[in-house]
Amino acid sequence: MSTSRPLLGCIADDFTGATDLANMLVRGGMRTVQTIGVPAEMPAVAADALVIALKSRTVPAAEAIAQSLAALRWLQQQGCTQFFFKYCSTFDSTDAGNIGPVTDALMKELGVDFTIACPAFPENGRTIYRGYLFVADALLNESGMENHPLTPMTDANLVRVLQRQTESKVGLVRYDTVARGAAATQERFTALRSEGVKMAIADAVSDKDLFTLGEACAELKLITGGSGVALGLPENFRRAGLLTAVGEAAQLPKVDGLSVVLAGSASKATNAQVAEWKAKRPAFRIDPLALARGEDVVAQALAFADERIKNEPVLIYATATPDEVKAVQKELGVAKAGHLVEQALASIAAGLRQRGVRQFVVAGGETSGAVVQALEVRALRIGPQIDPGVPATATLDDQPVALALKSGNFGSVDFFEKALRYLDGKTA
Ligand SMILES: Nc1ncnc2c1ncn2[C@@H]1O[C@H](COP(=O)(O)OP(=O)(O)O)[C@@H](O)[C@H]1O
Ligand SMILES: O=C(O)[C@@H](O)C(=O)COP(=O)(O)O
Repeated sequence: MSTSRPLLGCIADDFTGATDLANMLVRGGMRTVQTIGVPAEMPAVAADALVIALKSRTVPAAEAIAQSLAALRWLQQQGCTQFFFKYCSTFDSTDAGNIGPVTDALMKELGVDFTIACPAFPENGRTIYRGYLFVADALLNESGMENHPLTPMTDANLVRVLQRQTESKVGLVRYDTVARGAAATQERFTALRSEGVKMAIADAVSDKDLFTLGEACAELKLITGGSGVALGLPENFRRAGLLTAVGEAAQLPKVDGLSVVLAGSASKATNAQVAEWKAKRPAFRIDPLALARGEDVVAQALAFADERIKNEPVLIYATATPDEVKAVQKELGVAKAGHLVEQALASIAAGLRQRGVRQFVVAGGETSGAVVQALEVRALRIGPQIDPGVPATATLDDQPVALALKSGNFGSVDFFEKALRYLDGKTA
């Protein structure tokens, strides 16, 4: 039986996370469309999976819940039968949320009493063992994520982290259980349920574990996690005879125009990528303190771009070291600093579009949210993968814009150059 209705409905708490998940589902053979926020109408493209990108990771919990429930209801109206709440593979959140509160709200709305929480993404170095999240060889709280500007992660024990965000009982599906396969994992789900556990952190150290978890979750109405746990989901639909069309990365339209890189992430990876670019190409630094003083930094950045962009792409960045970010935050406050930088990059993106830029590489999840909103993007077609977790995309409209939305911590050191090649239609 083939279906023209979407099967899997996904809610992502940020924009780079949404493209990461969409990329994973496309690789698994699901035709996937990503929308920016809850769309007014269903995009006119066949899709097995829909991914709604929200910017709800760092907003107050009540707002994140309201946005997520609106997304869930829209996905239900489209006919989706299983739902996925996507958050960061480094579990980015604060003690106030939003992973716990949003999961609670989605469970209540769906009338379910159990789900898993699994941010593991081994291909990008995120593994979970006995509830502890590792980033490559370091525990989460020693990985650089303890310095994140908005969601510093200072505890690697995810059972503890999630328990601080919810009154629901949090449990653990340990690695030795997952290693015994899908049936053993489902038995553990049942046992945890009988103990009153509503959310279980699930260990996973390899893609094999993620395929096992995916299979074990076939009957769960709600799954929560990073993009990794979505690895095993397409096979469930295929096994049930619901996925007959062959999904593949979309052939993106040829998007001609000027190109730019915008970086608002202060992660270790983005710092290295900015340094690599600056050694060869023009770059303009945004100083948050100058923004706070009311200087017209947006006009300065656009003037810098105007002089160069017809000859070569430029980078405009706020990326800074942890000490520099802390100094700015001390002066301005965390939220104000983040907001000023995001709004500046968003205004610069809008100005650059007016100047003929059609290829945008953006680094940072919150930053991508602000930029994509300023560009009034409504939906994205998912193209080939540039680096694990980051596909090339193009807007689904008559005059497409090509976008690569890069999670702060993803991508090789030469990611910016590589992404520009992909957005230009090359894949090497
Ligand atoms: N130099 C800086 N000082 C203070 N805040 C900054 C600076 N550079 C970036 N930021 C803010 O840090 C946050 C980074 O978040 P995000 O864009 O999601 O990146 P990541 O993907 O690394 O999490 C944004 O709100 C951004 O505006
Ligand atoms: O799961 C991940 O790591 C990413 O998909 C993600 O959510 C990225 O968030 P940012 O690091 O804030 O870009």
